[in-house]
Amino acid sequence: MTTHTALSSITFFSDDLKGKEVINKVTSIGLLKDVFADEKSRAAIDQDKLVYEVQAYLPVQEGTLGGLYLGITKIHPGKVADEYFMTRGHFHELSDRAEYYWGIKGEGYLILMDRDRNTRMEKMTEGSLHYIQAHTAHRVVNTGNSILSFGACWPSDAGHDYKEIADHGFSARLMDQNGNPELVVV
Ligand SMILES: O=P(O)(O)OC[C@H]1O[C@](O)(CO)[C@@H](O)[C@@H]1O
Repeated sequence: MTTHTALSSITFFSDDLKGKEVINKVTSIGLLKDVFADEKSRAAIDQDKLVYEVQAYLPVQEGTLGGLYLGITKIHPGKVADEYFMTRGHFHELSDRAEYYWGIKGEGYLILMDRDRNTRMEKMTEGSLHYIQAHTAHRVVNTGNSILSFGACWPSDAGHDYKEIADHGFSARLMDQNGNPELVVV
């Protein structure tokens, strides 16, 4: 029997990527200016408050055709006024690139918007699998009281186009409406 040595020294625990090649990116509320509907409320929160953390394994240079990236994102529970904590959201720079997301722990929703600005959502729970089609903006919202963790796998040449969302936003936001998450058209 031949034993193969893994290419990397990354260990994939249930909701943790560990290893010296893992990149950690932390997004605090202070970095999310104009992302939430109520900017005044966002500005009033402690700007160091953690909204989400991403652990990523990027084994090839960004832009490489044919490579794959793996990430685990943890979104903390919380709200800005009536809007739940969420990721910034983006299209891919190479817009025809797809992506997988899967739910690991906690609960929330994946918000998806096509190029015609039709927005819909898919429930994320432990074990839910989500295929994000090409030309589709994606954002994850934590509607629970605990951390929402999810995995992601995307092509290394996909890139992130944050500008389209920064300029025009999603056409709907997930808001707490009397204790229930509802997509509100903006
Ligand atoms: O890049 P955003 O919109 O902040 O969302 C974070 C998540 O999206 C990814 O960029 C992958 O699409 C991951 O790094 C992470 O899972």
